[in-house]
Amino acid sequence: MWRRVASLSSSISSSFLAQTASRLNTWESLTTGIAQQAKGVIAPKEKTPFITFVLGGPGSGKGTQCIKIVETFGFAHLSAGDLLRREIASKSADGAMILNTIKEGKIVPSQVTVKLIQKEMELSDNHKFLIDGFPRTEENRVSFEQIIGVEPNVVLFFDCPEEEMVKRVLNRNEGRVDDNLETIKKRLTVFQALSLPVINYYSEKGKLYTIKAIGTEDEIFEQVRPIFAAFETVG
Ligand SMILES: Nc1ncnc2c1ncn2[C@@H]1O[C@H](COP(=O)(O)OP(=O)(O)OP(=O)(O)O)[C@@H](O)[C@H]1O
Ligand SMILES: O=c1ccn([C@@H]2O[C@H](COP(=O)(O)O)[C@@H](O)[C@H]2O)c(=O)[nH]1
Ligand SMILES: [Mg+2]
Repeated sequence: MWRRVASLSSSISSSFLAQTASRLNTWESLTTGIAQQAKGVIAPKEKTPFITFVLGGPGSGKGTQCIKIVETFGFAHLSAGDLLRREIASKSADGAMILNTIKEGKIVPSQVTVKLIQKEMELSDNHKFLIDGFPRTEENRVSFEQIIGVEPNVVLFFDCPEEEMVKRVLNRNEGRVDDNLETIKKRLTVFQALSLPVINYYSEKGKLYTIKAIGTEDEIFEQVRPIFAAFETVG
């Protein structure tokens, strides 16, 4: 598990802890913080996280390509939409609100989604994360940075024509409450208005990799593969 409860030796000096803490820049925010490490409650993870945000409109093929990335490069796949659907299925306190939001094609409050992502990251043994379908708004993005305390290494954008996205979603046949024409239209509007600014933000930061998301699944993956292969070579 990413966040293991362990008993750090009480004999560790405070200066050692301070040095260690300053080196563990990113992981600490994901745990409950340096303060708890210093109290000897939480053992830090060994590896720096490698975070990829996977963005694109509804039906652009994010989930499909994430499966291939997992198989080829060994990432942990965290789909924000799947985590929210799991909350609905588990009848949690937020379940009804999440269901209504998804039916309307709107965006669930950032705190709810970030909390679910944070929990999954903490439970994972992996340090390489594909965060699929998040952040969807600038507010999502800022909230992730504030709560998790890290920025993505890579942002993938699956750029797909609207008519192709609509066709794929209507053919998906997985029983999703939002796979109908009325909701898709709303999701496309939300994507243009709220998600494109996030994509532009990462483009300006030089972190964005745009994939032309038309063609076969394998053809699209051949655009994705070199991006991660390059990072593997680096280290
Ligand atoms: N290259 C492709 N060509 C044709 N169909 C595809 C392609 N890639 C994925 N699909 C199909 O399109 C549908 C949507 O794909 P997927 O679920 O991966 O999209 P998504 O971006 O995750 O969508 P959402 O945001 O709604 O979750 C699925 O039925 C999938 O099998
Ligand atoms: O960060 C997120 C991710 C998703 N949602 C809501 O869920 C649906 C479906 O998401 P998919 O990624 O397409 O599975 C989306 O339309 C939103 O309503 C969200 O609010 N925040
Ligand atoms: Mg998906």
